[in-house]
Amino acid sequence: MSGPRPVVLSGPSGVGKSTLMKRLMKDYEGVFGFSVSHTTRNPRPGEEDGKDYHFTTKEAMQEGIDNNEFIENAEFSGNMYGTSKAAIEDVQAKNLICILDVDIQGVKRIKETDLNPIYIFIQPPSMEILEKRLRDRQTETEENIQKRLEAARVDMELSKEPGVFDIVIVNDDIERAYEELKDILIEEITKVQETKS
Ligand SMILES: Nc1ncnc2c1ncn2[C@@H]1O[C@H](COP(=O)(O)OP(=O)(O)OP(=O)(O)O)[C@@H](O)[C@H]1O
Ligand SMILES: Nc1nc2c(ncn2[C@@H]2O[C@H](COP(=O)(O)O)[C@@H](O)[C@H]2O)c(=O)[nH]1
Repeated sequence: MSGPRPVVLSGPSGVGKSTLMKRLMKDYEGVFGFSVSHTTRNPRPGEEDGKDYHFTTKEAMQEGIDNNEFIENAEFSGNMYGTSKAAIEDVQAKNLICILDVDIQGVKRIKETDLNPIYIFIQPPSMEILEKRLRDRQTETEENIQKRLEAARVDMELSKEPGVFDIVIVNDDIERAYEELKDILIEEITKVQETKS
């Protein structure tokens, strides 16, 4: 796969990945493109099909997986998620930096491909703060919050394995975390900006 190096953002649910990513895409319009994943979970209020996710059924998603249309897929908190080859190709065809927001299972699967992204793990300051962010977001049932916190504990352990992530950013203060993210990506950002000027 060609073009600028993609970016994989991973980290526990509720840590702030979407918040950081949306800001990056707003501040650097025409530089980044989001890899729109497929999921079988229901849309949250305000989420748009084809923009936030391709919302689909288990049957349709399984068919796509069986037809080798996905570079990775995983089950998370009782739902299926996956990155289609088309989602990445759509972004790369425009010569944009492709951003993928995937869980740790997705990270492991992507490592088996030739995508060669920059792997970034977003870490919460503490499990207590993560739980508060998840609850305050008011998008999850209690059962889902518990499942997501359990997955977060596993993520936190796996993220400590050497060589899995290129960089770990602690999202305590959003401004500081965002500056750190920008610093890591500035070289790729500049390359894309230069090709457009
Ligand atoms: N640094 C921060 N300080 C306080 N609140 C934050 C911070 N970063 C994000 N948040 C808030 O935490 C909540 C979760 O953030 P967000 O939805 O971006 O997480 P996420 O990692 O994308 O979650 P998911 O993986 O479930 O989609 C949101 O309500 C967001 O406004
Ligand atoms: N392996 C993959 N994980 C994905 C993908 N898209 C999102 N995710 C991860 O799922 C959880 C939950 O997301 P939510 O939107 O329901 O809160 C989160 O950790 C995402 O990073 C994907 O295509 N593949």
